Amino acid sequence: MNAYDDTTSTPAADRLVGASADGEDQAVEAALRPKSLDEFVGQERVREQLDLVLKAALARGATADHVLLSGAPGLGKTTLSMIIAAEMGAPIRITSGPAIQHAGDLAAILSSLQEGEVLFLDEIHRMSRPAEEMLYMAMEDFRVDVIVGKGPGATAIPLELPPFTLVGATTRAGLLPPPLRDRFGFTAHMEFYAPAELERVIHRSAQLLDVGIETDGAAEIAGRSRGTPRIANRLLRRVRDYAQVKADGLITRDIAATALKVYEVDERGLDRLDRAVLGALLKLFGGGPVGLSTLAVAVGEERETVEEVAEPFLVREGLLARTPRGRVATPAAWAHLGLVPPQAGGPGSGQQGLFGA
Ligand SMILES: Nc1ncnc2c1ncn2[C@@H]1O[C@H](COP(=O)(O)OP(=O)(O)OP(=O)(O)O)[C@@H](O)[C@H]1O
Repeated sequence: MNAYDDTTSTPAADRLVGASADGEDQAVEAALRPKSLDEFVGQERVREQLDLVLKAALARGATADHVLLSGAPGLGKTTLSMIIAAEMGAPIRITSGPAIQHAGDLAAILSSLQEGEVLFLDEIHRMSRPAEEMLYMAMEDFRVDVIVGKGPGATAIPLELPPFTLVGATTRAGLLPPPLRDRFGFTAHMEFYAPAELERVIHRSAQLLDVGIETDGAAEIAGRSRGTPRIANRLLRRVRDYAQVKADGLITRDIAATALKVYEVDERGLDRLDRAVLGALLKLFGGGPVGLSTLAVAVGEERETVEEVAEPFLVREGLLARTPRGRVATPAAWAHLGLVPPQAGGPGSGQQGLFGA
């Protein structure tokens, strides 16, 4: 039986392997953020291209082109926007799409920018339509039309803006309307990090946190960090706690592996919820296909939780496939949970298609 075997599930919130920032993350992330492109680990192509864009702008004495960063949460979009400002020697203003519900909110921010300032707009795909339309003109002409009055008497008063650099961040580049996407001079897609890159992130953070860590210890944490620096830093902090309480503070491979077993994060980075979904799919439904709703009921979670919280990583890891007939486990899923798939034509194989959506 597998050491993590358990089909009871965990609420989706408070996941140690969740990619969104929790309160503790926000408090320590500022201290762990790389401050320059040289310090920023991985994303070689993005770094190289961005370096050229920024150096060329500096050489021309111009404001850098607008930059769009896309990629999953926790991969370093906010960090990169701060680096852009630092490399340009410019101040930065940080806001987000959901915070800008009215065009007036955006006009107030834009009109108070200094020349060359970086405006970081997180979750840019969640901005309201009127604000988005105002942004088009601001990005292209450094001008906005402020509408005064209502109805037939309304007038547009043009307002000149100082040149600025917009850095937009989105987890869903496909949701951006093409006219907005086209106004960015440079677009970068951030990829998940390779384990070796995460090891470097972990060593760097351990040094900043003044924690002793062996190479094998960092590798053990990196392998469970789901390709995401934010998760790597969070697991490092939890392993540090364990090392301080149960040992002499040094993080070795054994300490890291034992600590993460306590926190129920397995060798591949799956937590209790992921394993509950996978376990139900294999043990109750013979590996599928099974409908999403049925699977969600089986693990006692909402449909959305299974679909949006657990499945993306399971799919990315090649453990689960979403097919038109339902969710199906891959051979790797059986192997990962230490189970043997039913023989073709044997018991269990006749279950195909029995379980509805
Ligand atoms: N390339 C990197 N090198 C070192 N540390 C990194 C790197 N990328 C991210 N981090 C660390 O990971 C944490 C999360 O990064 P950041 O907040 O920039 O992610 P994000 O993509 O903006 O996430 P979100 O989409 O949730 O806002 C930070 O503490 C940062 O220090």
